[in-house]
Amino acid sequence: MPLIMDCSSATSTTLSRPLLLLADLQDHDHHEKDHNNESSGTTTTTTNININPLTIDWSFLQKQKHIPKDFIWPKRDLPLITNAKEELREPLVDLEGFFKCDEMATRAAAELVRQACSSHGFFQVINHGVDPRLIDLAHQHMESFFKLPTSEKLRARKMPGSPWGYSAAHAERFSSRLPWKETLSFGFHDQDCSVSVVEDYFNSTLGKDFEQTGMVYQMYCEAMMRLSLAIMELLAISLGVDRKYYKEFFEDARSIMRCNYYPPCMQPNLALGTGAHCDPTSLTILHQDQVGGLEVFQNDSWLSVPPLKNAFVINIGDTFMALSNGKYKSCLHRAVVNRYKGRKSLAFFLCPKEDKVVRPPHDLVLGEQTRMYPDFTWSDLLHFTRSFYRADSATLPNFISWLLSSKKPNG
Ligand SMILES: C=C1C[C@]23C[C@H]1CC[C@H]2[C@]1(C)CCC[C@@](C)(C(=O)O)[C@H]1[C@@H]3C(=O)O
Ligand SMILES: O=C(O)CCC(=O)C(=O)O
Ligand SMILES: [Fe+2]
Repeated sequence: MPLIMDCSSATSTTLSRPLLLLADLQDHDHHEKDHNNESSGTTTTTTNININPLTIDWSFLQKQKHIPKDFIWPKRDLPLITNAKEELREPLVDLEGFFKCDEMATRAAAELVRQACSSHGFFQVINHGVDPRLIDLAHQHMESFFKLPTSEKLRARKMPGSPWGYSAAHAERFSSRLPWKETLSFGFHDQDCSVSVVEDYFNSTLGKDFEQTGMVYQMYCEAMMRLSLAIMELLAISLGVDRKYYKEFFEDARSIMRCNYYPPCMQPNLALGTGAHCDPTSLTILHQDQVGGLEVFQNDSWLSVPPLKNAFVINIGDTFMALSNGKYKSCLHRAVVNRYKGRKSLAFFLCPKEDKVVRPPHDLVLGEQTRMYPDFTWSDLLHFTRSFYRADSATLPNFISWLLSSKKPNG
């Protein structure tokens, strides 16, 4: 796809806006006190700053020697203080042969996918067909957005009940174990040519100055959708089922796009950027910058997934685990933060159309292979994850118990 757009003007306009020092408006009367922190289980000095989602000023927070207690996670959740972290041995899958309909190369790629998804559900893809200039633009626009003064970012703030918008540390939803991150989320689905949902979202929430940003993310989501459907085909091949089964299932997908910014953190061993979780969604396509911080829990230890410049990190979510009748795993992962560098990631979460029934293909439930999960819809699972504190490795089994117990005898 040719990228002829020059976004330099949009970037410079947004970056050159005057910085409103919200730090001055905040309650910064921070009394440092020795606080026997029950959550981390250690005696930790914390800062007693009131966390108000409407006034969180990251340029101030990231300079604090002691982070506010709301950001401190229980000791059992925290990263170990160690420099050398073992790496996850996830395969690098080259999609070139698959796109060129080379049957041998496709089989080889599918075998790598099968091995990865049967054990931890993570792999990376290269030669994925997404223009690297589009990926760079998506990162640049995210950087410009998160650099804006808080008051400007709040123009897109998450409204109660809406999943879309800007969120500072999810402080509008949670009051403890706050993630050390800012996010901008919006929905994506393919529409007839006249409607561009992402462009419309940016225009209606942030206005003219963000027209280019909307265009970049519209194109980025379309590219993610194409890549998702290609990976769905590869997943079907790898599972030995009808090649088109998952691709057709997700053709009318309603997906979630999320930009994550993890600011530097002076106490990275007490905080987490994204706490340990399994994605409840179907497939996640992540592009991380070169800083690093993504970790996957396998064989009782946290293993890092170091960034690879032109690769996307792919992982299976709970909904695909159900669609594969439990053959492919949705695995616990998290994002850690660091003292020196802010980190960016772009996450595209592929989700089925809300009311579509999640059910594995016949071939995966033949003979001895019993159904692992009953039928459900993505809207049920989404409702379940939103009603509870956070997603984790028990989300899918807990959801199924909830689903079965809440089903009326005749319903
Ligand atoms: C459906 C979703 C909920 C979350 C965003 C997508 C997929 C992953 C979920 C999440 C990232 C899991 C960790 C906790 C969470 C609250 C977060 O830190 O952002 C989750 C997302 C969310 O509920 O907004
Ligand atoms: O930013 C990352 O590396 C991971 C984020 C993540 O897992 C998520 O948003 O679901
Ligand atoms: Fe995730």
